[in-house]
Amino acid sequence: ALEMQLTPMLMLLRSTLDQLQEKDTAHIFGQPVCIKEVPDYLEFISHPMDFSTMRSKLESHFYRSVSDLEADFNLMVSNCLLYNASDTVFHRAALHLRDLGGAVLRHAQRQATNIG
Ligand SMILES: CCOC(=O)c1ccc2c(c1)NC(=O)[C@@H](C)N2
Repeated sequence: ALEMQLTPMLMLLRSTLDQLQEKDTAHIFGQPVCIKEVPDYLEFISHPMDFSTMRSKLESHFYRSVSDLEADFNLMVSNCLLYNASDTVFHRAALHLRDLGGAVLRHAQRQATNIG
């Protein structure tokens, strides 16, 4: 039945999101960028993204594939690379997360093909 087919994908997406967030050891991607702390952020970034928002979207069934999750992960990394100068800790952390996340996502994509 459909619900049986959807459940494995939800489980895979949760596991993948957990693995991606584990790579954020500085915990700078866990919550939306605070506009009170960074008042000009939305002048540069039109679509903010963070792991807590991704988790809400996942549980609301916005993601139907690993690619859907990957798109928001890439958006989150790209926002950080765009807003933060290249000589900042934030920019360097985004480059590192992009590299570590790529391996996680490639493995998840292979597992997704085994689901059906
Ligand atoms: C309490 C002050 O926090 C921040 O200024 C801050 C906190 C977290 C941030 C961030 C800024 N900028 C970013 O681009 C994303 C990746 N993370």
